[in-house]
Amino acid sequence: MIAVAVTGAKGRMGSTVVDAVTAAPDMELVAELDAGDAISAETLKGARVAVDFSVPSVTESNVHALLDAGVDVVVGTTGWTEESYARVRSHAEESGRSVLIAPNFAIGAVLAMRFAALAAPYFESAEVIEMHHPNKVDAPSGTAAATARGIAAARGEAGLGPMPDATESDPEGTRGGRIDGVPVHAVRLRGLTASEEILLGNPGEQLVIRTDSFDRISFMPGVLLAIRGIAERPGLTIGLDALMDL
Ligand SMILES: NC(=O)C1=CN([C@@H]2O[C@H](COP(=O)(O)OP(=O)(O)OC[C@H]3O[C@@H](n4cnc5c(N)ncnc54)[C@H](OP(=O)(O)O)[C@@H]3O)[C@@H](O)[C@H]2O)C=CC1
Ligand SMILES: O=C(O)C1=N[C@H](C(=O)O)C[C@H](O)C1
Repeated sequence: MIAVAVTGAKGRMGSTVVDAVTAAPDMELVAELDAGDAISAETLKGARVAVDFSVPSVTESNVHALLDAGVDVVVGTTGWTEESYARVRSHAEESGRSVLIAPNFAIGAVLAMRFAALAAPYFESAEVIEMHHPNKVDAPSGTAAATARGIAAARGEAGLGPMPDATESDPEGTRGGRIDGVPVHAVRLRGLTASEEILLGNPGEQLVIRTDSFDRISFMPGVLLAIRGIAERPGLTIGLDALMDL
């Protein structure tokens, strides 16, 4: 049995993870922590793996506290930067523990990111539209940021130049944000859970890659896969694709 703790356990994702871990035959839920709860070996009650779905402003400090408490960590919370990855990578390597941080645990979203990177070298234009529930506190989504970075890296490796765009004036910022040169647009709409469209264009043709999470259960197979596989990946792993042999 894998003893599992959840931080952010009262949240939309954390409570869904609590249910999924409780239902998993090879896991035991041993601790549910949320805002205001101390993270320590005592409060983690013998957990081997902790799953963090808290908020972007606290997730890095939670991960350091969890490593100090002696557990491996699976992180779904967004808001990570290259600098925060580097600090966690050092801490994980020093402590001999494992951390997996994934912007999206839904299988469709992981595949959509990969498909976008595969397609990117073959198209002049690429833009990312992420669409989420209006309670989401960060924009753009971690998934959209990762998608845009993957597209930009693939375009760079293929030697593609800037995308065509004759816009001379956009005082309201309606062309969206730019991540590594890739336009990213964030929609917040009541009724949505999490969706993303990647638009790729060439003269006379368009490819649309779309992924929808209609329910937070869509993230659970990926979270359980990460809990089961994390011990075999010491140090920092970014993205669930590493565990899917993609
Ligand atoms: N990787 C993935 O597949 C997915 C990632 N996410 C990401 O997960 C994160 C959480 O999303 P969601 O569940 O919707 O958010 P919620 O706001 O519903 O949940 C966050 C929870 O964390 C709690 N919290 C606040 N501070 C701490 C702390 N210091 N330690 C522990 N818990 C704390 C909050 O408490 P309080 O409300 O009292 O502040 C709340 O209960 C977001 O970053 C989101 O983008 C979401 C879906 C899928
Ligand atoms: O806040 C959410 O809901 C989600 N957050 C993640 C993100 O920012 O990419 C994953 C998914 O899109 C749902």
